[in-house]
Amino acid sequence: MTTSDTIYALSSGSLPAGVAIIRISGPRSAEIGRRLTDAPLQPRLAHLRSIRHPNTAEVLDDALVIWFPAPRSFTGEDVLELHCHGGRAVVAALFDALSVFENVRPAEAGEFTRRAFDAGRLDLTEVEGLADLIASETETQRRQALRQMGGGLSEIYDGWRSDLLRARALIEAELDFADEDDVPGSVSDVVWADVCTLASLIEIHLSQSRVAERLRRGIQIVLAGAPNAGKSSLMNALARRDVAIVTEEAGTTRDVLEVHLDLHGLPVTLVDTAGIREAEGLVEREGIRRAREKMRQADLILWLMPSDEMHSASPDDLLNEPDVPAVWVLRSKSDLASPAMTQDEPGTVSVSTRTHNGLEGLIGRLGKYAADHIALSEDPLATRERHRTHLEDCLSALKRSFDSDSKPLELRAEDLRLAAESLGRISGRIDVEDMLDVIFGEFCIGK
Ligand SMILES: Nc1nc2c(ncn2[C@@H]2O[C@H](COP(=O)(O)OP(=O)(O)OP(=O)(O)O)[C@@H](O)[C@H]2O)c(=O)[nH]1
Ligand SMILES: [K+]
Ligand SMILES: [Mg+2]
Repeated sequence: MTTSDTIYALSSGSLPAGVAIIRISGPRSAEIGRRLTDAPLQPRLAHLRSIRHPNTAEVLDDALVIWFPAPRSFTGEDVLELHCHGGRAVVAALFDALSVFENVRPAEAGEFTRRAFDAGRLDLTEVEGLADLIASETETQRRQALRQMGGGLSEIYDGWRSDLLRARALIEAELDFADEDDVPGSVSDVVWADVCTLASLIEIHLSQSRVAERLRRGIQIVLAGAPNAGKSSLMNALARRDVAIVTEEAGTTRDVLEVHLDLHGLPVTLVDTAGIREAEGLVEREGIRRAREKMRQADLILWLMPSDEMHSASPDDLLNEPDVPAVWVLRSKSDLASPAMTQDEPGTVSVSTRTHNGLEGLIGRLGKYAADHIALSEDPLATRERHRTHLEDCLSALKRSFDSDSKPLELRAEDLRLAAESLGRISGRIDVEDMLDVIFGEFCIGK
């Protein structure tokens, strides 16, 4: 496999569909365009053409054909797009026609985007923004991803990076011209003050990044409690469909089940888990282990306690762990509550999936929780752990550089260089070869 290969893939969704888009990128795209269609193609205009098999000349489909000569294409290479009818046999016939050409092969997942990156059409944060945009499920995720794809994040980091490179150049100029026993003069005082300001900007940026990461992956809300507490029933009620199996048998749920909800444009992942108890069976024990793991990773745990049980399991054992997520206690099966128990303890919420009592109120509270924990920022924010790691490296190099006046100026300038390098890694301007497979592996084939 080489990058001089021409690649092709179905870039639109699953078949059958009204229209299917086959994208072809690489040096043989022009020739393919000539041989599949018989008249010349104008750049970036849609042409309605019969597509013929290059060997038999049989007409395979009538399609819209668009020709994007390099470098003005998504990948920066010659790109041909065939918008054909979305039948499985149509696409299979066109793929068969393409396989006739030498050095033309199906694309791997993310390979078009990888080529766009290699050609400098997108930097890494823009690539990640594109992956997030394709994966986005809610309005707020779409907005955040689009901003990142448009280069909003790289712009900030590139600006900081050039500030640091300039600071370093000033320090080095001072080193070149100063006498050995010269005390660093006024130029470097200004430089260090600027570096200090930048460090606090980065600190603020980092402190906001958790919120943006949460928006990217969605708020994790885990339903937990004893077996038969009504977790799966609540999951189905909130998702408004039959996601989880519900039976009267304690220990029904073993696997972790997840559904994605859109609460007023905010992404929430709702997780149903196995009921927590001392279980005998191997399968159930594994289910409970997974349930506990999900609880630890949650942003919010909804702990269900059935209203018809006086002494039901409480989440107290969870609260002994350090770093516990927020826990809301829900009185489930409120339709079964005896009159003596109906007065709610303060802070608890009662719901019934039978009568739907309390459900709207719960949805409202969850929506408010999501809104409080996903602040929408107009400024681009770091959205991934990868960004945070490099920003933290940058910050510690900056702190090393100005923490000690006694350190030789050469070493302090070197710290500035390292800090700038960490920022360069975020947008991929500085060697990141080791991470590329991970980042591009996120894409589907055809992107
Ligand atoms: N009366 C009443 N019964 C309910 C309600 N919610 C659930 N149930 C019943 O309680 C039983 C257990 O419900 P599930 O949703 O399977 O409970 P679970 O917590 O997921 O149980 P496990 O997966 O076994 O841990 C079923 O028979 C449900 O029909 C409710 O609001 N009111
Ligand atoms: K059950
Ligand atoms: Mg269940």
